[in-house]
Amino acid sequence: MQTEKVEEEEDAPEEYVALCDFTASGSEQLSFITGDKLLVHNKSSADWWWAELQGVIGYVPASYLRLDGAEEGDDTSLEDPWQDDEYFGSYGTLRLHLEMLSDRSRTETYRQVIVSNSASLRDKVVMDLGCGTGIISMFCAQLAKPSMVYAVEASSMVEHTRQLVKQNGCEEVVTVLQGRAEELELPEQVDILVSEWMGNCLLFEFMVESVLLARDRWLRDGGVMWPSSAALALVPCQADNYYTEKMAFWERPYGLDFTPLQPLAQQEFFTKPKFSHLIDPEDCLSAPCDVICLNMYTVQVRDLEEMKGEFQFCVEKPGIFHGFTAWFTVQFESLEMGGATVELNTGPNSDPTHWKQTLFMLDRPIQVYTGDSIHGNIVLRRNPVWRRHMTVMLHWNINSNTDDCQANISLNIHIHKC
Ligand SMILES: N=C(N)NCC[C@H]1O[C@@H](n2cnc3c(N)ncnc32)[C@H](O)[C@@H]1O
Repeated sequence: MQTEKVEEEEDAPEEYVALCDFTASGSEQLSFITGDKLLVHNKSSADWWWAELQGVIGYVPASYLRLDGAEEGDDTSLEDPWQDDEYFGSYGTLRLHLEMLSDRSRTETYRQVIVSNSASLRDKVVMDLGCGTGIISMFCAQLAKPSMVYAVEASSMVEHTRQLVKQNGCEEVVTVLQGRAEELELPEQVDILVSEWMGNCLLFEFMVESVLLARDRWLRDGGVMWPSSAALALVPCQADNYYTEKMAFWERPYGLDFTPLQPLAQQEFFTKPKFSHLIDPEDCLSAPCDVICLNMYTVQVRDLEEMKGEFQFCVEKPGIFHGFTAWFTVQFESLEMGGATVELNTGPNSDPTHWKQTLFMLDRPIQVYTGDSIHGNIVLRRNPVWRRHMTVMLHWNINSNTDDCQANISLNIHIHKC
């Protein structure tokens, strides 16, 4: 591409270096690999910049880049890749705790786990990792008779947690400790490590890393993890309302043709997940499948860097394939041999939760028919810079045996950063 000399002096583009690989999804994005030097011409938004690499121009994710020549230490934003000040700051106020406590499906599930294991909890030592207001710890103290519950909380909420434990007569059993669980010193190993660590798309926030580090350090051999396992579920779906709201809108607003804005709408709205999606079961085009499964006893922190899953969906009814919807389930094994496993399911056929579901939109909808096969794989890649973030890549193909389908849809790659 010729970059002709411009008349007036523009802001000279800044040179940035790529901190990790990025694969474009769509012609308006620019792929690069770690170490590439990109010229940033326009920081069009906080997340996406207009940049040039070897004469090719496109959108790039800003969080993957660092100003060239800035050493790791110089860049203050990289001093806090866990963004802990912001993260634990957000849990120091009531807003998120009210949201979690108001989620009856979530909170009642943890209560049911304690009640159904109350006999086996007798005289056990429990750690409640990321206890927040201490609700799970107080369930343990009120509904069972453990010998000790270490309620661990890193945010400033902890001072209120101590008050709540005392207010509810649990101070004999519950010891509240402030700090990151993986850095704390406990006086003893624990028999049960219970935690409500799940984020959007199961892993966002990556609090799970803290749970695994605490497991390796404080859970005694033969101890129990609650949740014991977790799974990310995926389903191809229709999302006509969302598509109409964000894309079809530009076709004829107030009698005018705004379709030239549709590529921008695609870039701005459909290249990142919609976390607050509530999918109607009727919009599922097939049965869901678990694409990523975590065994909380064996999964390692290093496994979290990149998790892959295959999928094969058989379309059960004709419809418009707008995207994929993801949610998670977690399982709590019984402390008694052969006892019933308790499950928290955040999917469309269960009671709604504050996590809702996550919608990944395709860059263009596709008509599908009963019997079509949508198969491919999903890759969750943890952001090498921002440790609480990840990128989700979906590759899929459609094999259709309907006569009027011209050819199988080519390989489609979607990248969503969240
Ligand atoms: N997605 C969620 N369930 N978030 C709940 C997170 C709760 O655990 C707390 N928390 C998260 N990570 C940690 C950690 N490593 N150590 C202690 N508390 C933590 C956080 O302050 C909040 O109260």
